[in-house]
Amino acid sequence: MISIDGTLVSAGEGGVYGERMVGGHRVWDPYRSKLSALWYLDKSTDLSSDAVVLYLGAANGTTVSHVADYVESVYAVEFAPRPMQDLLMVARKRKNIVPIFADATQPQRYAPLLEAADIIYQDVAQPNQAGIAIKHLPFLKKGGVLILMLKTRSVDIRKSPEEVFADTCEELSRAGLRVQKSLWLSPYHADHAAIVCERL
Ligand SMILES: C[S@@+](CC[C@H](N)C(=O)[O-])C[C@H]1O[C@@H](n2cnc3c(N)ncnc32)[C@H](O)[C@@H]1O
Repeated sequence: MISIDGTLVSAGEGGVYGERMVGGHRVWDPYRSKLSALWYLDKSTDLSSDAVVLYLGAANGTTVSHVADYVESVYAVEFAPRPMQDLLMVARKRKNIVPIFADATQPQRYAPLLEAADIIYQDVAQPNQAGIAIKHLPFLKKGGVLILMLKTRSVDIRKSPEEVFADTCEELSRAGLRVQKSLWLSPYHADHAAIVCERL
């Protein structure tokens, strides 16, 4: 990842959501993007220029736009109409984004649009976050990486965040993933954890 004086940036054209520019690069704010927060907390986080990314929970394309500045292509799935409109605008300017208006709990509906991914990035505040990720494993290359941004409160508010986190890691491991690292995203995002896994 590219940083300028310790600030994470990406190299595309600016003006996507009013982001600041430094040295001609787009500032990637850790408070607005969990992937940026992950980089600030763990500098080994990287995106390679030849990577194909399947992105679940694209919203209005804030993080998608930065990811697209780094990688070869981003298949961006979003099911809410309003953010989808913004995502379409973002995708007009970045030809390596494929916007997909669909429900991530039903991957069979958009499977024909996808190619095998090097990275699956998931950021959906849903009860069954591990289950949604597992449904997409057939689209992840062997040795590919899943980055799951887990919102613990959406899974089960009766359980502690630590319990939800542990249960999720266990479910992912049972599905054939090796958890490489996991960390809480505080102080940038409360009650969110990043779980990074490799498909075996
Ligand atoms: C926290 S926001 C994502 C923010 C975005 N990743 C970013 O950093 O710019 C979660 C998004 O996931 C979408 N979402 C939730 N459940 C979904 C589902 N089943 N299928 C597709 N999108 C979903 C929501 O509509 C929302 O836009």
